[in-house]
Amino acid sequence: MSEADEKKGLFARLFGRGGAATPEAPAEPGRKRSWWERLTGGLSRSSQAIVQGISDLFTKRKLDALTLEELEDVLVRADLGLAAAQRISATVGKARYEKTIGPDEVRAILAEEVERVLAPVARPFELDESKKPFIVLVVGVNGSGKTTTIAKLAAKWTAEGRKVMLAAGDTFRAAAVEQLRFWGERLNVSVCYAPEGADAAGLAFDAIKSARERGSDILLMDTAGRLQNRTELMAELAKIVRVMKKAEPEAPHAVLLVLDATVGQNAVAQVDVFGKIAGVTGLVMTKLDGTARGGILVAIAEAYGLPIHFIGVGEGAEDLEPFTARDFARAIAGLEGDEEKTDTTP
Ligand SMILES: Nc1nc2c(ncn2[C@@H]2O[C@H](COP(=O)(O)OP(=O)(O)OP(=O)(O)O)[C@@H](O)[C@H]2O)c(=O)[nH]1
Repeated sequence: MSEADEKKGLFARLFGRGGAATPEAPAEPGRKRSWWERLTGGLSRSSQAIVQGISDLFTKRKLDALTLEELEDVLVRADLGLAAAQRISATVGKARYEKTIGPDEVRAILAEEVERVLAPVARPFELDESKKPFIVLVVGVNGSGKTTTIAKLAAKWTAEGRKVMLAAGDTFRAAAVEQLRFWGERLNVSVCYAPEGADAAGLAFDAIKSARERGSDILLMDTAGRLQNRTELMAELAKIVRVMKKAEPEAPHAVLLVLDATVGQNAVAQVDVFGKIAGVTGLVMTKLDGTARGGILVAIAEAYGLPIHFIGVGEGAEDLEPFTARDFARAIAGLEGDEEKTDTTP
């Protein structure tokens, strides 16, 4: 496939075949899928594994210590983390010990507990309009979905009438710069970039100046994510932040860590590293559709308490949405969504 074809394919996946910034992913002809449908569709691998596991354990079986232990295993396999898994199975035990309990009741307990853990971290991403530009540093390992997330956020905020600028801070890889420029062109958003190998901190400084001159509302800065050399990465991110502050003392106003849910427990380690290196203010979890281990959000919420702002459940631009604890908890437990969420507006 030529590079041009590859890009065309990427764009079609992200923004729908027509290439419009308002994507269509119809469930039935003439109807856009609601967020609830996309969320449950995206989380189906995770929820199926959990629902099936619970169903196998709690159908016509008396609740005893072994069943509770097996429930714990199902939840650990879905990456909810040991602490949450133990708590949930203890709650189920307390509720009905020595009596029969059906899978639906167990799923309801699970959803309640997951929502309880996630509610404090499900915080909307706040753009402070008094900061112009509002500077967002986007960090994460290569391949986690940083660039795509930047494109999705740029599309979202542009559609809301905000003026966005992108900065291609992964100056180590010409392909990364190219990819961001490509999005910029397609979304009609300016991209600040420098030749391969240029100093990323210098680029950050220029990008802030340029965004200010152009009257941009938001500056989204991509960064390199080579975890192979932690010391170098740490030094580079520290330098970017230091130099950014010369142009704008309060910069960056937000540091978003993009995590790939398919890496499971490894995502927890990434929060740890980037939290220390980059002063992460919030998380974006991508690729929840590509894994049966969506429970990782629970483990991360419990371990770090960092805000989770957005989740990605597909490659389309509409597949990145603000994170809400109740929807996620109900979707992962295979429960019905709240009525008002199942919007079916054509
Ligand atoms: N299925 C799925 N794929 C996603 C999602 N988010 C991003 N991707 C895909 O993941 C791949 C990697 O995304 P990139 O945005 O290039 O990742 P990156 O972190 O910028 O990686 P580098 O460009 O290597 O630095 C792309 O093919 C995206 O389309 C998601 O929520 N679901």
